[in-house]
Amino acid sequence: MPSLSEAYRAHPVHVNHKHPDFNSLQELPESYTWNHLDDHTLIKEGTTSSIVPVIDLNDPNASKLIGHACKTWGVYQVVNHGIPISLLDEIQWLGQTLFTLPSHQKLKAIRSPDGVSGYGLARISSFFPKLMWSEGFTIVGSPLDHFQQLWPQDYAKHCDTVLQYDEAMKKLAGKLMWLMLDSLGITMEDIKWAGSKAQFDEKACAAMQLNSYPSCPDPDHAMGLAPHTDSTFLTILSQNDISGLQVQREGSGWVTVPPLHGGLVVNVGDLFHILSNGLYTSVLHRVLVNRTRQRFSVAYLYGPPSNVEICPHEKLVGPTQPPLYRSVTWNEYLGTKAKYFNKALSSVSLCAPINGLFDVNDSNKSSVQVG
Ligand SMILES: O=C(O)CCC(=O)C(=O)O
Ligand SMILES: [Fe+2]
Repeated sequence: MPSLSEAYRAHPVHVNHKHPDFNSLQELPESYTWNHLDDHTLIKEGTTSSIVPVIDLNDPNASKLIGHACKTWGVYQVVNHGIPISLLDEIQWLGQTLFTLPSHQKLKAIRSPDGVSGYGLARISSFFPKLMWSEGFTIVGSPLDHFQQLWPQDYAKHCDTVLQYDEAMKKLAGKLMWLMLDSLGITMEDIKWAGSKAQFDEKACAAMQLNSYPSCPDPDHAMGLAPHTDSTFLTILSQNDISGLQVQREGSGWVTVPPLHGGLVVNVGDLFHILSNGLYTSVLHRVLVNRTRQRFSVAYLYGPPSNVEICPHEKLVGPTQPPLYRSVTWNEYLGTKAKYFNKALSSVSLCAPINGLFDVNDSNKSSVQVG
C-alpha cells in the first residue's frame, strides 16, 4: 500500500520558495497585494445565523448535532474532546518556536521539490498569481531529520510533542469520523474497507500542517491563506487566540470562526463530501491576517488509507438519489487536486462535468496541494 508521503511524492509540487523575512517588511510588496478581497459579502458577526456550531462531545446528541453542522455549514467546533489543553498549548508553542527561528535556520529544513515534509510556502501558492502572507511546515511521517536541522540540541523533545499530538489527534479524528458516519446512518459494518475500529485507526492516513501568519503592514490587501477546501475526510484545526480563519457559507458569505480556548475546529473535506454523496459539504475556507498579532495554527489532515476507493456510500444512493461522484482513492484525488485545485470535486462529479475538465484519470502530472 502506498503511504501518504509516497502518494504526495507521486504528485510533486512546484512552488517557488522565495522566502521573505516577513518581519523586515514595512510595506506590503506588490507581489503580496490582493486587490479584490471580497469582504462586502461578510455578514454581520454576532447574528445567530453567523455562528459556527460549537458541539460538546459529551452531549448524548453529539452525532445528530454534528450531522446537522456538516450539512448546513461543513464546519463545527468541538469542546470536551478529551485532548488535554496542555498538549494543545505544547503544539502551539512548538509552531511558535519553529517559525520564530531566524530565516537561515528555517531554510535548513526547506521542503525539497519532490518532498512533502518540511518548511515552505503554502502548497496552494502555485494556483494564485499573488503570494500569501504565511509560512508553513508540513509533517508526514517522522519529523526527525528536519528537526535535527532546526534544533541540533533540542530536537528530541519537539519530536516527542509531535508524536504525542499525532497519537491524540488520530484517536479524536477516528472518533469524529465515526460520529459523522453514524449521523448518516452508516455503521462500521457498512464500511467494508474499515475492518475493526483498531485496524482502521492503524491504517488511516494523516498529515500535520503547522501554519504561521505574521503581523502584516497592510492586512486589508493581504491574504494569509487563499480560499480552498481540504482533500481530506476531515481536518482538525487548533488555532491560537488570534482570529483569521473564515469559512464560506452559502447565502451569507465569509464568516469568521472565532478562536475558542481549548476548542478545536473541524472541517469536512472533499473525500467525506464524496462519501456522503454531497450531503455533507466540503467547506471553502481562507485565512486573513492582522496588523499587530502573529497567528499560529496546526491543521491535522485526516483521511482513509491512501489506496482505498472512496465513493458515495451505497446507503445514500438509490433510484431517487443517484451517486453524484465516481470513486477515487486519496492517492488519485491528490493528483486530481493538483491539476484542478478548487474544481477537483467537480472533476470527479458524475452529473455536472465542467467544460475543459478532461482526462481526470491522468493524475501523475503537475503540481499538488496538501489539504
Ligand atoms: O490556519 C488556519 O486557520 C487554516 C489552515 C488551513 O486551512 C490548512 O492548513 O489547510
Ligand atoms: Fe485548509
